[in-house]
Amino acid sequence: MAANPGVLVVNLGTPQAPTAAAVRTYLAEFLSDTRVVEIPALLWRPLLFGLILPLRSRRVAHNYATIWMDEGSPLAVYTQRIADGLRQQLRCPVETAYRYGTPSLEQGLDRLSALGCDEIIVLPLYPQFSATTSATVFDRIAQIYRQRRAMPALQWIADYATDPGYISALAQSVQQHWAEHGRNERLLMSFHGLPQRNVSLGDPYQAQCEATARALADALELSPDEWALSYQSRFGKQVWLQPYTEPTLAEWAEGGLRSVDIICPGFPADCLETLEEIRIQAAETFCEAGGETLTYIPALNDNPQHIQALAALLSPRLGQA
Ligand SMILES: C=CC1=C(C)c2cc3[nH]c(cc4nc(cc5[nH]c(cc1n2)c(C)c5CCC(=O)O)C(CCC(=O)O)=C4C)c(C)c3C=C
Ligand SMILES: [Fe+2]
Ligand SMILES: [Fe+2]
Repeated sequence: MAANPGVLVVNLGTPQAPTAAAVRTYLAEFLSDTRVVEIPALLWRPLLFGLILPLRSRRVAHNYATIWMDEGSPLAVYTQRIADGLRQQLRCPVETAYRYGTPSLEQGLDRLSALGCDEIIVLPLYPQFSATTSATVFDRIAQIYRQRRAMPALQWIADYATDPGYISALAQSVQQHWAEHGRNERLLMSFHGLPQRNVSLGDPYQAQCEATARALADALELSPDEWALSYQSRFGKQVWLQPYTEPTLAEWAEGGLRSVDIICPGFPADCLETLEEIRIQAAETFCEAGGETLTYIPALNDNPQHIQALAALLSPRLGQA
């Protein structure tokens, strides 16, 4: 019978430094994952190692450099702060781990075991489930314990796309932002994209993004013309989920919209994809198309409502309901 629970807060992972070498190491591990890129390895690996990594690493390192914080990569800084906040709220050990890079899932699980945890609740910081993100965490954990003879009891938070605490934290954050900075003409909710093929083959991600967006619009009492959903961060040549974020913003600007608020509810922690791709690049796209103001509403990060919502999600599983 398990008596000493612990929490593993998991996120994607991020480079150790904003340099081409560190980005290459990170992308090589990330993009070699067959859950992420489903092209057969014999075709994909020569392309990845011969062309994509040499060309992409330098450019992406430059992008990371524009958002790098004194303490490191924003994704790691905010993930750590979320874990610190949870540790203060929950009466049990909380560790962070990344699917790619360090601390690895294996290191995180071992740290919890070393602290005496015989039950581990895994919380991937992906509110919407996708096989490309959440399932690959699950795969890796199963793979780690395949090589062990003893393992803790494990609990798994698969998704929390419409969790009332999470939706209410998002809604409060938007309302507070509007109260402090004023409200623009429309709200765009931008989620990380996914190849359309993945969804056609059964990935529930798109339906969960739509459910989150609708729940947030309802919580904010928005009418249909006051908000929209879009998908960002397309990678490669395939068709991804649509509408795409930047073309949507350009269309809106060309159609006469001057000011837009944008929030990325699928990213609990700010990172390259929000701070650089949206706050910097998408704002440029919007203004080049004739828009005046694109305001990025920050991720929930370590805001107290966010910590409280995640703690409420975890508490019943810790026997702390
Ligand atoms: C085929 C490629 C990719 C899929 C599928 C994909 C899905 C996916 N990713 C996230 C969350 C994040 N992605 C981030 C960065 C990032 N994503 C891809 C590719 C795919 N993502 C790449 C190549 C990169 C690195 C940057 C780049 O080279 O452009 C990040 C930020 C990491 C950071 O260090 O800040 C996050 C977070 C989700 C939620 C998702 C599917 C639902
Ligand atoms: Fe991604
Ligand atoms: Fe991107």
